[in-house]
Amino acid sequence: MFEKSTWIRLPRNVVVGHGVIDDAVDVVDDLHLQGRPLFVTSPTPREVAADPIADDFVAAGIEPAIVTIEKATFDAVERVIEAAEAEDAAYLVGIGGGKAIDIAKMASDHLSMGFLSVPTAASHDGIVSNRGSVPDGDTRHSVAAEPPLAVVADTEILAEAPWELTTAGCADIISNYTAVMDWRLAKRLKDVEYSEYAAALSEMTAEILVDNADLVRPGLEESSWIVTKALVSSGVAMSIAGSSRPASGAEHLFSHQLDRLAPGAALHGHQVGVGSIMTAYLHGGDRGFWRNIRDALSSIDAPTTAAELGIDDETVIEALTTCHEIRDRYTILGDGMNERAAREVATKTGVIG
Ligand SMILES: NC(=O)C1=CN([C@@H]2O[C@H](COP(=O)(O)OP(=O)(O)OC[C@H]3O[C@@H](n4cnc5c(N)ncnc54)[C@H](O)[C@@H]3O)[C@@H](O)[C@H]2O)C=CC1
Ligand SMILES: O=C(CO)COP(=O)(O)O
Ligand SMILES: [Zn+2]
Repeated sequence: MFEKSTWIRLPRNVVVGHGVIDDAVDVVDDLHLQGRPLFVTSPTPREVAADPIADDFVAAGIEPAIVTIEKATFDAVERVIEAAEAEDAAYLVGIGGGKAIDIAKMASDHLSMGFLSVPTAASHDGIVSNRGSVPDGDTRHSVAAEPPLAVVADTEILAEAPWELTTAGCADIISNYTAVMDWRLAKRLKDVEYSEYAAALSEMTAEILVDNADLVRPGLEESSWIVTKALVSSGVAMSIAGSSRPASGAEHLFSHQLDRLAPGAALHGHQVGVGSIMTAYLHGGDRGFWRNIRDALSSIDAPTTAAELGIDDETVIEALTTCHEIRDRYTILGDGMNERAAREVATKTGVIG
């Protein structure tokens, strides 16, 4: 008897475009959300978006509470939960980069409340995903969480954000190629749960972005449009899979380890992009594929070397040789690389000098 079942949880409204921040109150109305929202944001996104949206809510007779977080930690999730209870919030709105949105997402899951995702940077594909990503000591958790009820992505705000945030989002998408290779490998070797639909959607998203790389240019609002659609599509792939597998393989393990070894040195998307060059090499040897990843990254101005990340060569080697321990996720790294092999892949791909 066939007894499999699955829930694919997706946002109801995805509102993308010029000036759509002004529609936030209408989106809440459309979702029939009642009561007071708690905005979860961080310092710059607060100025850029949270305060202006709060003014619109006040004008509509709704008084939002606001909490500002600095880091994506379980403590921050706890602070938001406490603030939501203290302020008698009925739903949450995550406004900012990946960290603010992840915290709102996980807190709303804990509180069994809806949340809205308002990205102020096209820097990561967690905008619509049903996962939160949190470092915790030596490990990194991919936490099952609420997907947003709605996304409000204002391309005017996204286009005005520092350009490197957009190139980081592009690199997070380009890394889907190697994430899916790792997922297929894990399916073959470890029989992990696998969805061909999610894998195909994730790869196709990367393909479309790379095909449109010419249109991804600083100061061009259309770039934010293209990148945001790709980020949404990649998040949907994660929701279909019920895991971050379609968008997170060994290149993400490498990035998560860099976050521990060199905190704050580079953006998530940039780190996974450089990781992807090296894991593509591991998958394909000296054949051309890793060069395609590197060229796609450089065509949108994303870093392709340790120096461009602002990370020294030895830290790259340490991350490569230890990152398989970050979580129990089988990838091309298997049970880990030794130092000589790590040096070879990093040198051959030009990541270290
Ligand atoms: N849950 C998921 O599925 C996913 C989660 N992530 C997580 O997201 C995080 C990475 O996201 P990021 O956005 O790169 O990091 P982030 O949230 O730290 O943002 C990077 C910086 O950009 C600033 N910023 C945001 N909007 C701005 C604007 N309009 N103008 C000026 N500055 C602005 C932020 O204040 C922050 O200082 C990581 O923790 C990563 O693990 C990434 C991908 C998927
Ligand atoms: O960054 C992500 C996908 O781009 C999420 O991945 P993790 O599950 O590795 O945190
Ligand atoms: Zn990512």
